Amino acid sequence: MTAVDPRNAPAVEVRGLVKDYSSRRGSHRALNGIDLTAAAGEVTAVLGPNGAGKTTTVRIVGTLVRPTAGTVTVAGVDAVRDPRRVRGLIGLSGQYAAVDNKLTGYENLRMLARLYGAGARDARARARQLLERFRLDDVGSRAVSTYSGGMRRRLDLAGALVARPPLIILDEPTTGLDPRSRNDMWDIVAELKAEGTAVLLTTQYLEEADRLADAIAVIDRGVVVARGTPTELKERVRPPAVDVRLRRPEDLRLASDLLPNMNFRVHRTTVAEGWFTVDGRHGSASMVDVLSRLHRTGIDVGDARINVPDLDDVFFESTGRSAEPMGAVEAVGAGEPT
Ligand SMILES: Nc1ncnc2c1ncn2[C@@H]1O[C@H](COP(=O)(O)OP(=O)(O)OP(=O)(O)O)[C@@H](O)[C@H]1O
Repeated sequence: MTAVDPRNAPAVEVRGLVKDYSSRRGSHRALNGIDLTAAAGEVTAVLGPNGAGKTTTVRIVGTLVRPTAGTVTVAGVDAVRDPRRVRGLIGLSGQYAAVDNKLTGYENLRMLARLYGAGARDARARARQLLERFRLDDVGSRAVSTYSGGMRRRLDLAGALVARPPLIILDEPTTGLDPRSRNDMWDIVAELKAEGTAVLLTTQYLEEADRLADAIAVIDRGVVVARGTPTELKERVRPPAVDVRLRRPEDLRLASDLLPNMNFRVHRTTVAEGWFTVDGRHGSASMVDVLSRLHRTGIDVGDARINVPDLDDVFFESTGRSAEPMGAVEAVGAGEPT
């Protein structure tokens, strides 16, 4: 067998991952055949509702939990057969925080650096460097027990980076953080990516996945129900639409006659305000087209916007759980769906 060159292997490759948890009440299948790839130098987000299997998946990749079946490689190294080697390739941060509350932030990082084999001087230097990088230098000499949630999370992540691993695993890095700490965390993830570190993170926040991820896997009930880049996932839900509000709602019928073959539709809830929707697969070009046709006919437009599906739509589409039911859509006029 030829050895895999770690430089060419994906940061993470998971195939057919199954995990059964047993209890006195019987066995529970938490993962039911997960396939997942995280490319080197990219941020990959595992998104899903509570209990979907996100933590179990990344814990298996992090060699903290053994799978029931399936294969996991990290940079080409088998995580089930060779967990020690894999541990040297990853930094883990999240719900399994290994920070000692009685020690100061500086002492925690210095200790970790020593554990990873750094000499006393290098360990001190690395600890100071990380405190500065994570904007913890002011509080580095305080016991961690006095830290806020955001500081603690940053220290935990700093600890995961002590050994400069090529892959960082972040389990729900911003759950419970205030908006400012969340933004700090997002900046740090973006910096890690810019430095070429692969990041595998779990999140329940659609905005977080949208903002940070190059690739997203949506997990529900132990299976991947959707995967792709944020843009691909959104485009798969439906093409963009153009929403327009006419100043005179009574112009709707005229507008509908003017825009054939554009799947003209109005919402029952907003028809009285003059809103209508047409397909907008060409984005701004579709919008310009619609507005100029209305303008030429003397129909006054009050408002117009391109309506692109967001990750909420992706999530609800792929997990089968819908948001607030939308007002029923009814067609007026002659517009035929394209
Ligand atoms: N140690 C365990 N023993 C038994 N069942 C477990 C254990 N850990 C997780 N589970 C179960 O496995 C399923 C997946 O859990 P997991 O923590 O991976 O989900 P999650 O997507 O990370 O959820 P959350 O967003 O709530 O953290 C859940 O039904 C959970 O109750």
